[in-house]
Amino acid sequence: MRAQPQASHFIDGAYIEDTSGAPIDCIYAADGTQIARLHEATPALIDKALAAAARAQVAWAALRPVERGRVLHKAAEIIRARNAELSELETLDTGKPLQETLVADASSGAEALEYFAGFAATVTGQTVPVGGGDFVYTTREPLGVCVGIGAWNYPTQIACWKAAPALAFGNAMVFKPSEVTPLCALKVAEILIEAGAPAGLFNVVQGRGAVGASLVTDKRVAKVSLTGSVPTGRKVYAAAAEGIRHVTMELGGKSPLVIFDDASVEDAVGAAMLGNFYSSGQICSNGTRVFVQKGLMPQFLERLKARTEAIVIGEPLEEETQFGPLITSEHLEKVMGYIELGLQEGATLITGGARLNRPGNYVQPTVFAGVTDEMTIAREEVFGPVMAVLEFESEAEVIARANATEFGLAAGVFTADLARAHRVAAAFEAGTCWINAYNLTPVEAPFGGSKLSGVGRENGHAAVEYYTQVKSIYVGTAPVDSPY
Ligand SMILES: NC(=O)c1ccc[n+]([C@@H]2O[C@H](COP(=O)([O-])OP(=O)(O)OC[C@H]3O[C@@H](n4cnc5c(N)ncnc54)[C@H](O)[C@@H]3O)[C@@H](O)[C@H]2O)c1
Ligand SMILES: O=CCc1c[nH]cn1
Repeated sequence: MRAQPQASHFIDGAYIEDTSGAPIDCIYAADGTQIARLHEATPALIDKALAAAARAQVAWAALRPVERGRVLHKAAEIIRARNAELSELETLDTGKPLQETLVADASSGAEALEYFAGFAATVTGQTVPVGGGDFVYTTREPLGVCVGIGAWNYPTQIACWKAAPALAFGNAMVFKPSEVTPLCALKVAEILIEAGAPAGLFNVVQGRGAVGASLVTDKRVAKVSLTGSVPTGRKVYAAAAEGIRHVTMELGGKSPLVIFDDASVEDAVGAAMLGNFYSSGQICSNGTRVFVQKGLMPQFLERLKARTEAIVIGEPLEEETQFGPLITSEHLEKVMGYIELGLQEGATLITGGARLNRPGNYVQPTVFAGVTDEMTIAREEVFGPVMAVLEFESEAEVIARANATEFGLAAGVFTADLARAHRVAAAFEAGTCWINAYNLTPVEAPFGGSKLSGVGRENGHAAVEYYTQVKSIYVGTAPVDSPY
């Protein structure tokens, strides 16, 4: 099988197999062939991973931050040197075109490692005078063993966005990739060891929801960071609450992209396409509700249709392919169900809407216009290449409609009027917003959602809040004033 790893799990510095765990078959989304067979982690392996992490964390946290940073820097260097091989694996794991994975996945992981490598040694506390010569100083301490649980759309990026801050700040991690894309995180674990990380610091265990659930409730675990859907987020957040564990929840969205009629049409069309068709639409922050001001609508739709129909759909490993399959045949059925609902509920199909007559889970990039706020495709996360275009007239109206959703992951605005751009961005109820850009997620910027889309932030300075805890130390300098 073309992507079979050495073994299913990476625990305590080495690959390890136990075929008594239920099988996980990896299917290449572009042609339906099996590329690997892995096995779920047994309770004994889960225990081994958590014990290794707990042991490794103590010595790792005692290192100077600059020493921890050195290991992460080295890992980033190795990832960059092996980008071609890692990108090909990402493509096999997910079906995303190589054109994307060569620039967006392993390299994004490397950036996270570089960023947090440099950040580690800058983390300091405060000195707080409290009167009478006494003072309090604070330190930021690691949380301990962190559990990372990943979604399937960005397996390398998700593993690195969680591992990099966790390790930089002195924690250890047990990571469970999505059972749909189990391959890439193993490479991250292998590379960290090659870079000099101690055995046990970053472990990968495979499995479905039950394996994730057993990690979340283990007494050795201090923090859980999940990237996944809102329904899973509810379960994981509740389970973590039982043990009063720290959490980061990176969940789903139904984000608005608002285009005023003074915007550059080409830029707005380009952003709407990026925010709906990149990774075949399987990106959490996608701007799937595209609000276009009435005056611009005809021109916008004309250019959108022409440019969408020119997208090169094909075999993901071929260089010219811009658009690949959906992750699984089950997900293809789900996305086709939403397209069917769009038609039934009266939206106008501008382009796409059909599956491709070839092996693999291919559906055309699809655009619906005439979408109203009540339609299912305007309310629910499709997580596929289905753009809903809605018309609006005024700024006040579009802000109210953009915010009328239970999600709050992201939002974008296109306009030539910068005062309006800032006003609209300030009014968005979303954790991550863009002005005259969409879906750019540099590691320097905090990323995450509000409302049902999540709790906490990944990346940027904000990440230190989610992978450390503050300790206050009061220093008395005078005789103790006791009434007893
Ligand atoms: N906000 C973000 O940063 C972000 C990024 C990528 C994807 N997502 C979201 O992820 C979803 C798509 O990914 P998915 O289908 O893999 O999501 P999912 O919720 O089905 O699964 C996510 C992960 O949770 C695990 N899991 C399932 N049940 C569990 C339980 N009870 N306890 C512990 N772990 C459990 C799964 O095995 C998987 O590893 C979309 O909603 C998308 O928007 C969010
Ligand atoms: O899928 C969600 C996270 C993300 C956004 N852009 C790239 N990755």
